[in-house]
Amino acid sequence: MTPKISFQNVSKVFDLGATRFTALESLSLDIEDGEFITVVGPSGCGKSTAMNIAGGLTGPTSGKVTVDGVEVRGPSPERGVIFQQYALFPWLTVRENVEFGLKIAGHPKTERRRISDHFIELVGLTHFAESLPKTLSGGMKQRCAIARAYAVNPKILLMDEPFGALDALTRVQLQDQLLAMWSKERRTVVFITHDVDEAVFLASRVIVMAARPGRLHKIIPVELPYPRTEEMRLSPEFAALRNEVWRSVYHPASQ
Ligand SMILES: Nc1ncnc2c1ncn2[C@@H]1O[C@H](COP(=O)(O)OP(=O)(O)OP(=O)(O)O)[C@@H](O)[C@H]1O
Repeated sequence: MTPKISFQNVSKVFDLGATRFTALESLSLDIEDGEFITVVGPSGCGKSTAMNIAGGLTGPTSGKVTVDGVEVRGPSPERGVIFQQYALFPWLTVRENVEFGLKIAGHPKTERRRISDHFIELVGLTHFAESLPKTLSGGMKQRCAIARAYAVNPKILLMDEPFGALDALTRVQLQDQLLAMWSKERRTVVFITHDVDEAVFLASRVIVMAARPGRLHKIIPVELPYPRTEEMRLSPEFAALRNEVWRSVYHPASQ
């Protein structure tokens, strides 16, 4: 079967005038439809670069990324991107933010309302639908960003450290919520994180990258069943996986 996303020998070299810097070297990776993968690795190992290439925000120097077998050549509404900065429009309410992409796509008002109601409820912001972003906490803003990304019905969600700015408790709550949403509205998710626990809890496979040059180091399958639960976080299996990911990131030579 054709993978949903396929990185085929993808390299990215930045021309810095006197020198050239290889941010990503020969990344090859297939991601199946509906899979939830997380990407971890030391700072500067090319995680965001790889995601930006998949999102069509920048092109590779060589190799290619395909989605459903078709080469990515630019951004597409099929691929929703969520960054650490919430990137909400501050002058629009939660509902208007969630409906923004639908409006651009020409959906009629009643349809926009139906879709925004659904996703605002899924992320637990129904009581804040008419609020402006400045009145929301960081976690609520990020929930709004997730609802907005889902609303335009992308087949793929590319998430670059979306919970990086949040406190630990909010983070855990959003992880649960994101997985609940993913099980209802199955999309292919690629999620970058620096948090090893988060990487293991969310993913069916953890992609570990290494730096200088940025490259794929190891793929660690997470054979814990979904739905993932609080008990699983405390299980010996989870601890063993966390240790394996940790060692692969911080002591790659030994792994
Ligand atoms: N536009 C650019 N010009 C030159 N170098 C760049 C550019 N963008 C990224 N780089 C370099 O490429 C390398 C990979 O960057 P990237 O942001 O992909 O890493 P990352 O793994 O996402 O890092 P972090 O975890 O710190 O966000 C870094 O060394 C970075 O300095």
